[in-house]
Amino acid sequence: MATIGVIGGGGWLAGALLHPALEDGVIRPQQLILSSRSGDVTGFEDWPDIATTTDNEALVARADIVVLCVRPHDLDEIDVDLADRLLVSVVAGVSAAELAERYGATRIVRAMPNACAEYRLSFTPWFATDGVTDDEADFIFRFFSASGQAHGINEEAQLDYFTALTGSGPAFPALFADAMIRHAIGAGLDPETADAAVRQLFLGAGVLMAQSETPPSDLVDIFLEYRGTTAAGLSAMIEADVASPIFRGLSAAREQAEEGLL
Ligand SMILES: NC(=O)C1=CN([C@@H]2O[C@H](COP(=O)(O)OP(=O)(O)OC[C@H]3O[C@@H](n4cnc5c(N)ncnc54)[C@H](O)[C@@H]3O)[C@@H](O)[C@H]2O)C=CC1
Ligand SMILES: O=C(O)[C@@H]1CCC=N1
Repeated sequence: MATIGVIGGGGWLAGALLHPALEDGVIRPQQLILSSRSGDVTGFEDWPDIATTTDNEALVARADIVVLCVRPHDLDEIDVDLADRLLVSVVAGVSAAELAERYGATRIVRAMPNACAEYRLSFTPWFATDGVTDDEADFIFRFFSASGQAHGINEEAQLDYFTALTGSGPAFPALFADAMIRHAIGAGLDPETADAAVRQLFLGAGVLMAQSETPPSDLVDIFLEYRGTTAAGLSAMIEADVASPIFRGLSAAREQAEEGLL
């Protein structure tokens, strides 16, 4: 039974990824060791057998697989030798080559989950370097599948694009939703009702788009061809070139991922 050490195990994404994996038995609590700055890790009270530490070297000494789950600027603080370990990094904007240089690892998986992992709804592209074994890749697939849809990719450069597109999780749809809520309040709805209405709208739209065979572009066409009130709204948005700021935002996020955050 491999031991899995998670550096930054007390953070947001670590909890979102680990809870589903523990609930599904992909990882057993006895396999897991979490490091944090303080040694206090909350959110894992249901699994008292999980070990915690403040000492990343001690974590590495015990672990076969080391998951890096800290913010990019925290990497400088982490001084460990991962030459004989499988290194799994979810850190945005730090390449496998840089991770290899920093930590001596030769078997590296980079993955880009998102905050929807907490609800098992992440889209998680992952890339493995050549040395990663089939058994390790199988574990990685099962681990990320517990918190969403795991999607293997062959080109590492695509991870920077996915960091912008899906790593951002709810952030870009939230911007759209917030604009709708503010408009609804401006139109006279009370804030609570506006909030509830738009959240339900995004849930409904999300489920429909995920489950319907009709792609989003066809949905737009269907409503345009319907020639009703929605067509009037869509036409105004299209005329205002709503795609343009979305394209600019995605490009800016991708450039930041390519540039790195160190
Ligand atoms: N939050 C998100 O939606 C996503 C985050 N990511 C990536 O995941 C990584 C982690 O992000 P979050 O969980 O959001 O950050 P976070 O700030 O919630 O968690 C990071 C944790 O690492 C701990 N930490 C920092 N230095 C440490 C050290 N030397 N030893 C042990 N623990 C240490 C911090 O105290 C904190 O608890 C980042 O690199 C980010 O780019 C990737 C995709 C989505
Ligand atoms: O905004 C960020 O930097 C994190 C990493 C990728 C998505 N969210």
